[in-house]
Formats: sequence, structure tokens, C-alpha cells
Amino acid sequence: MELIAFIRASGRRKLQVMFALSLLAGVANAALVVVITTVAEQVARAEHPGLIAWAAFGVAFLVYYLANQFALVRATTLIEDRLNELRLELAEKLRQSELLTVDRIGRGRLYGLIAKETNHLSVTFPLIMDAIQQMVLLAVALLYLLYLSPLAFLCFLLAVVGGVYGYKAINNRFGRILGLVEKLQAQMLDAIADIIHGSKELRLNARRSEAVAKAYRKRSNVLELMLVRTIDHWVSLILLGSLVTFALLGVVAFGFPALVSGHTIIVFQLVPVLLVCLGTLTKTVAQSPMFMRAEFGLQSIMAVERELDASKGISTHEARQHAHAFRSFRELDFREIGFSYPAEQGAGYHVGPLSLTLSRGEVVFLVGGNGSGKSTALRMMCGLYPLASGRIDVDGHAVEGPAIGGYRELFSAIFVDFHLFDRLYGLERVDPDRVNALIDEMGLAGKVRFTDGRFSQLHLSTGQRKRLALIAAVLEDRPVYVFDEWSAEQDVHFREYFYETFIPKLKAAGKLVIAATHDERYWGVADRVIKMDLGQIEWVKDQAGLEGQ
Ligand SMILES: Nc1ncnc2c1ncn2[C@@H]1O[C@H](COP(=O)(O)OP(=O)(O)OP(=O)(O)O)[C@@H](O)[C@H]1O
Repeated sequence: MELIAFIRASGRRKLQVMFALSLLAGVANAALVVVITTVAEQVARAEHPGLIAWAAFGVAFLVYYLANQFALVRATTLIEDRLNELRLELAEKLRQSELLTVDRIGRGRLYGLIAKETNHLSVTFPLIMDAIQQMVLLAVALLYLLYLSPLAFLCFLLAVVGGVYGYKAINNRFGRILGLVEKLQAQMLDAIADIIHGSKELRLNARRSEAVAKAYRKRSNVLELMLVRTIDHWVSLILLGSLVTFALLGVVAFGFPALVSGHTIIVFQLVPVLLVCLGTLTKTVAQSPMFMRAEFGLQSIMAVERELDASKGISTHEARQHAHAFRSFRELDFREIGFSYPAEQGAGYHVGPLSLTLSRGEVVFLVGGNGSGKSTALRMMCGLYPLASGRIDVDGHAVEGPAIGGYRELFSAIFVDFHLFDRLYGLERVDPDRVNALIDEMGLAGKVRFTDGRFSQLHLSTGQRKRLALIAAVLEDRPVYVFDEWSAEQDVHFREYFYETFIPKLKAAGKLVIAATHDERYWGVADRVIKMDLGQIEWVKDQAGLEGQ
């Protein structure tokens, strides 16, 4: 069981202390039951409980209270600690995994597992600790029951065997439903993302909005159905517990005094002890769906963790180590590089083989129709996609294995689906005056300021956000700049600034610039223009004219 393995990883010593406290609480709880039932029997015989009984009750209660409190507080601390480790571990693996792995797992599933399932685990663990205490209490109460009446003990065991059969039958259906619930919840998160991210599109088009709502409702209703079935399972378990409890109590209360000799007075002790035994069992059984869900959630988290492990990327440490070797490169040689998107249905899209040699201080434009493979080619060139064929050479040396991590450090890129951070992460020592001067240069003076290590706001137009991304790229000061249709949302002034001032400045500083563009007007800025079609290079033109087809 993943749950047990997960808890065990907390460390032996801590667990021993926690279990010792739980055992103590369980034993004290059982002692309370013994004291109370003994007193009940005395009262039935018209005797009064003595000072010892009072003292035993007080001490047992104090021990129970303190041990329980310490055990639960410790359990919560321990588990929150483990869950925090798990969250950090997952975020770390996610950060270091390859781009395609994250796409494959899906954002909805990742959010669901990291946020929701870890939260569910956090709620469930104290219940598990409680269940352990209940089991200790049950063990002691059973011994006491055996001592009071072996026949009642036997009846209890028979009732439990019946209960186990019922429990198994109910649970068999449940495992499958849990799998479905997890999948449906991930789909729900994707559907709600459509409503949140597509808010403009939905407000402009009532029919579309209704259709999206219909799709969302459908998923939500199916999820509801499944959740109700999980509740159904829970209710069935509670009712099974009640059935077993009342059947057994009925037999003991009605049958024992009349049919079994010497059981007239002892019934006053048997009934409460049986109530305790059955109470602990039914409580644990009623909570078991929570444990199953926690187990299932943990299994899903571990499965994703294994998937991330299997596609383990390159650590930042390795990347930094390898980066030095490339820093002063002169030439990047892409030798018949190719990449295929995994086929969802039918054949996946293939880009390549592409062969190109690019040098420092060069400006290269990738042009071509929509879907011709420009963005994919840029990602391949940056080393973000694993090559299906070919290789990348830097100054005649092949980039292999973890060296690709160092190679990626050559690039500063603004992709079409870029993400803008509100801080200049990794550039903590940057001079704020320099950042603000760049903000002014980008025409954002009245809009954004860089203070206390962060941009004052990011609620800007797409073109303005792209200008902020450009500032971050400038500050990174990498040898290769990659722009994927950066100018698409810029006004005439900034488009001109980008092509006629910014790119020539980069060139003059010895940077290699690779840009995907649809701006035919500015092709003259590039040293070479490469036309792509259907994932292949159709032609290359340099300043002198046609170079190859
Ligand atoms: N994540 C993806 N999964 C599967 N296929 C993809 C994915 N992204 C792109 N493709 C496929 O790759 C092809 C090339 O896409 P790419 O984004 O490289 O084109 P592009 O030339 O940059 O287009 P545009 O000018 O529209 O930005 C697309 O036609 C699409 O079929």
C-alpha cells in the first residue's frame, strides 16, 4: 500500500514515538471502558463504586486525553511535513522534466493531483491515526470480552465474519468508481479552464457560451453521479455496520439472559463492551472510503511522479556545469534535425530533416504559412524537443546527453505562448534603474515600474506584455535570441523599433538572432530568410538572393 510506504518514509524514530503515543491512548481508552463496565456491574448489584474506581477513571482519562492530544498533533505535524516534501518533490520534478512530458500528463491532472489530492491526504491522515487507536481499543476490549463471556466473544467473531463478506461485496464496485472519479475531476478542471480563460469569447457569443456550459454541465453531472455512487458506497458501509451491531446486540440482550446460564447480570457489562467493540469497528469501516480515496490519490500522485522520473530531464546544476563549454561558441550546426509530435490520431506532424549552420552576429528569419513548422523548428533548435533524427553541433562538437541542458543556456526566447513572470527571477542583482530605463525605452513609462524586485503590474495589453518579456530577455544577455512572432501584436512604431533598432543592436553586440515572422516588409533586416513549408525548408535567401531550394 502506497499509504503505508508513504508514512514509513517519515523516519523510524518519529513514527515509533507517534505509534507509542497512539498505543498508550488506545490502552487508556480501553481502561476507561473496563472501569465503566465494572462500575456498571457494581451498580447492577446495588453496590457503590469505591475511591479506587474513581481514581482509576480519572487517571485513565488523563492519560487518554494527553496521549491522544500529543499523538494527533505529532501525526498532523509529521504528515504535513511529508506532504510538503511531496509537493516540493513534485514541483521539482515537474520543473526538471521535459516539456513534452508535462504536455502529455496534462495541466488539469497536474493541478488536481498537486493541489486537491495532497489536501485530501492532509485531511485523511489524522483519521488514520484515530483508526490505529481504535484498533488498539478494539484489541483490549476483545480480550476483556473473552474474559467476560467466551460465548459473546464467539458471537462477535461470527458477526465480524458476516460483516467482512458484506464489506468485500460493497467494496468490489468501489475501486473502479474511484478511478473514474479521478479522471473526471481532471476533465472538470480542464472544462472550467475553458470558462475562465475563454471568458471574452464566451461573453461575445451566447451560442458558444451555452455550448461550453452544456459540455461543462455534462461533465459535472457525470462527476456528480460518480460522487453520489461513492456516497452510496459510504452509506452502504454505515448501514452494514448498524445491521451487524443491532443483530449482535439483539441476540445478546434478548437471548443470553434467557438461554445462557449466568448471563443475567453480566449482560450489563457485555452490552457496553460489545457497543465499544462494534463502535470502533463500524467507525473505522465507515471511514474506510476516505482511506481508499487517500490511497488512490496517493497512487495517482506516485504514478505521475514515476512518469516524471522516467522522463527525467537535466538538473539545473548539470545545465550550469555544461553551459560554460558553449558560452563562447562561434557556430551552431543543425544537421538534419527532425522531430515528430506524438500521434493522437493518425500520423503525428513531422518537422525536418532541417540542415542549417548559424553563426554569431547573424540575423535569421524563419518565414512560412501557418502550421508550416516554424515554432516547432525554433523549439528544436533551442533543444527543448528531443530530436527524432539528426544532431546539433556546436563548433564541430556534437551536443549529447545532459550537455543539452548547458546548450539551452545559450538561448533567451520569447515564444508565442510565452509566460511573463512578475519578477526577474534569476536576475536578483539587476540594477532597478537600468530596468526602469528599459521600461521607458519600451514606451511603458506611465504603465509599469520596477520596484522591490518586481514589476508593479502585469495587467497590460499583449503587445505591452511582450515588451516586458523583451526587457527580461535583454537583461538575461544570452548569446542567442529567439523570437516567435514577437512583433505580431506591436503597433507600427514598435514594430519598426524591433526590426530596425532592436535587432540590429543585438547583431552589433554579436548575438545570433533567430526569429519566426510574417512581416515580409522587414525581411531585408535579416542576413538570411528561410522559408518553411510542411515542416521542411523550402528555400533559403541571403542578402544576395536565392541560395538554395
Ligand atoms: N503540441 C502539439 N501537438 C501536436 N501537434 C502539434 C503541436 N503543436 C503543433 N503541432 C503541429 O505542428 C504543426 C506545425 O506547428 P507550428 O506551431 O510549428 O507551426 P508554425 O509555422 O509556427 O505556425 P504559425 O505561423 O501558425 O505559428 C501544426 O500544423 C500542428 O499540426
